[in-house]
Amino acid sequence: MIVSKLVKLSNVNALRLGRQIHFSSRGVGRSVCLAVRQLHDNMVKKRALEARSKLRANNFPLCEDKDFIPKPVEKCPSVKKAKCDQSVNANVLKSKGCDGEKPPEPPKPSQNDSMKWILGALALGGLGGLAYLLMSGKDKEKCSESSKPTTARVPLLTKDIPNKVKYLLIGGGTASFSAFRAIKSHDARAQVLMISNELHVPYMRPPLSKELWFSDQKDDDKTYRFKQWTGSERSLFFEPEQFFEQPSTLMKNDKGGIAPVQGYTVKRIDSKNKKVILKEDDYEIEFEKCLIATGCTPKNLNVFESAPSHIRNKVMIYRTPEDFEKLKTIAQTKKVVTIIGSGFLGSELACSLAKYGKPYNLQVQQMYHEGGNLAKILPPYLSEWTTKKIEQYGVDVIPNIQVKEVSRDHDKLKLLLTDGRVVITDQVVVCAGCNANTDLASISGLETDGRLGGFVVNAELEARSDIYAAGDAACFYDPLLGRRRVEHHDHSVVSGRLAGENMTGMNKPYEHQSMFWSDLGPDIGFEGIGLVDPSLETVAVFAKPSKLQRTTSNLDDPPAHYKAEQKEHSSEEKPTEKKEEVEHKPKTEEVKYEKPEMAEHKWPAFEEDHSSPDYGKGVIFYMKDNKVVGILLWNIFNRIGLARTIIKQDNTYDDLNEVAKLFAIHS
Ligand SMILES: Cc1cc2nc3c(=O)[nH]c(=O)nc-3n(C[C@H](O)[C@H](O)[C@H](O)COP(=O)(O)OP(=O)(O)OC[C@H]3O[C@@H](n4cnc5c(N)ncnc54)[C@H](O)[C@@H]3O)c2cc1C
Repeated sequence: MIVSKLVKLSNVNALRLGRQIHFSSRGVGRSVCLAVRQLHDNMVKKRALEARSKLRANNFPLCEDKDFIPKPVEKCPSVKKAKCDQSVNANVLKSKGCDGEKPPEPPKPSQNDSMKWILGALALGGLGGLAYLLMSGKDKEKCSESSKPTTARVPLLTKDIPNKVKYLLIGGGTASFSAFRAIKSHDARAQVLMISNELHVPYMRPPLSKELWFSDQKDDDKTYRFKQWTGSERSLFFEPEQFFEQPSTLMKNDKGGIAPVQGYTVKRIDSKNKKVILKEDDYEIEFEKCLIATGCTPKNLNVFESAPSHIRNKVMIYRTPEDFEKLKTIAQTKKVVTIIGSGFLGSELACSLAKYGKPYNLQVQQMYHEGGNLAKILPPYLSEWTTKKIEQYGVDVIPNIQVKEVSRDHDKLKLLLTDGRVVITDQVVVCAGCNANTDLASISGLETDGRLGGFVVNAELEARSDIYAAGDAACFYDPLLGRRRVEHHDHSVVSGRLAGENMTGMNKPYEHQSMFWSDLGPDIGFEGIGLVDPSLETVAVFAKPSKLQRTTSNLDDPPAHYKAEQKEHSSEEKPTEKKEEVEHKPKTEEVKYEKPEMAEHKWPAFEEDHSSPDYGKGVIFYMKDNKVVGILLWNIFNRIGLARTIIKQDNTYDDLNEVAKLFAIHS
């Protein structure tokens, strides 16, 4: 009791004393400050270091301050990343306060520790003690200044970034990481520098709209763990923090590795002198080979972008773990979320939110100007059927409209729709597609595609000599299907890998067709490959719904997959493995196809009940000049290799029923 009173009293007095000295020292002048600082350095450092190691031993998070003053980081949230432990994932930091959010309570030092502190301070006595208190006062001032949101870059200063590397990757996403793995497979000691304007090590995005919403991870677990379709768990991050090199040590490691530079933007590539220039301070990095994998940025809608901030702050786009965190909190605390967009992201998010929000009585709306969900991918009848399914999952779907006007209605938004309807909502999530990130193109003398967007590259994914592009940001030449730009996870894996291989000198063309997939609740999962575009002629073959493999029947079951392609050419390949392009050939592939004539019957091909269609399971062929240019496997998994082969054969077919049977749709 007496001890605790003494501790309290001493604390109060110490603080007061500290403040007085701090204020009075302002008038005394710089020399006195320096003298005090010198004393502090000499007398306090040792004790401070002792205290620091004790606090560290108790897992008490501390700033890595050059003054050696132990300082709990929670006092100074926005300095955490900048001044604190640089190895910590920015992700963790953001969620703990660097983004202006309230940080969670850190573990409190025990009273025992406090007592030791006070006794330590008293024991120092005289000027040393005063200096210590003075410096504590300085720390406080420093903290309040920097509690504004600040960047949390790694490394803090550009001088710690190597200024010359063999391999330089622009962008810290899937395509970049896949390129790194390919480079490492063919150049085992490669030192690879990756520059990303995100504050994360590389991670995958697909679970952000699916699996993560069904994960039972705790809110403060920032590894973003989720269950894969196999039942095993994994993190959103391709590799843990420890896997990566620090930029400052990359060039010293003769075994090579990858060093992510986080929170920096490349503003220009000087392709003649082979160097990139950073936006932050014009820092220059020379390269031998460079990859542009800058991904894309979600579009917003003009009606929201031109609105005042009190409206804009209730409208969000969705692409990052921070967006997931934000939307999760909204789903738990608000009444209505409105998703705008009929595509993959909008539809997946609507289904996931409908399930996740059920216990919170969340109402989920999805609205769009198309006639049905996934109308830009599915033939109209299937889009209509899918829309009904999504409604059954609990989503209020409003097709064929646009938002005409938006205004604030107390703490909600009021949306006036083009059909005259008024909708009240707490939050709008715009899922209206993406624009390729090509900001650095024109200033760098790189060509972009006016129609498709993205950096124009050839079949070897090269834009200029030694400069490659991959992933969402690349508009590439597919020798089989023509010029394309693809915004899918597997494409970023496949094209990143190809670019990485070519950066090591392999000079391979784009031949391996990438696939994509989507999951919408428990009843719909599909995989596609090639040109999947409903404006093309389509032929579909469906099996009886009773043959559905999927046994789940309600949204309480987790969504089905992270499926075939992960097995087929997993993005999880380890960098040290010597790797080849593996053509995965299902047994059925041996079958030869004949006769260059089109199948007579278009959908519904067979076994179809017109009065009550149920497209449980089937194959949809997308045709161009009587050839199959795209295939969608509806609730059929692990057959994408066969689909790839059919497209690659570039044949015409007499009877697509027979081709469909190869996919074992009746098994
Ligand atoms: C929520 C969500 C769910 C998805 N689900 C699926 C799915 O189920 N199936 C599927 O096939 N696909 C899905 N996708 C699409 C897939 O995730 C993308 O196609 C893929 O992430 C693209 O990878 P990338 O490396 O090209 O781009 P990104 O992953 O976007 O990475 C690009 C990186 O470059 C950085 N960058 C940009 N410009 C610069 C610059 N000038 N300097 C430095 N850094 C820069 C960006 O900040 C970003 O970190 C989904 C996407 C989202 C958002």
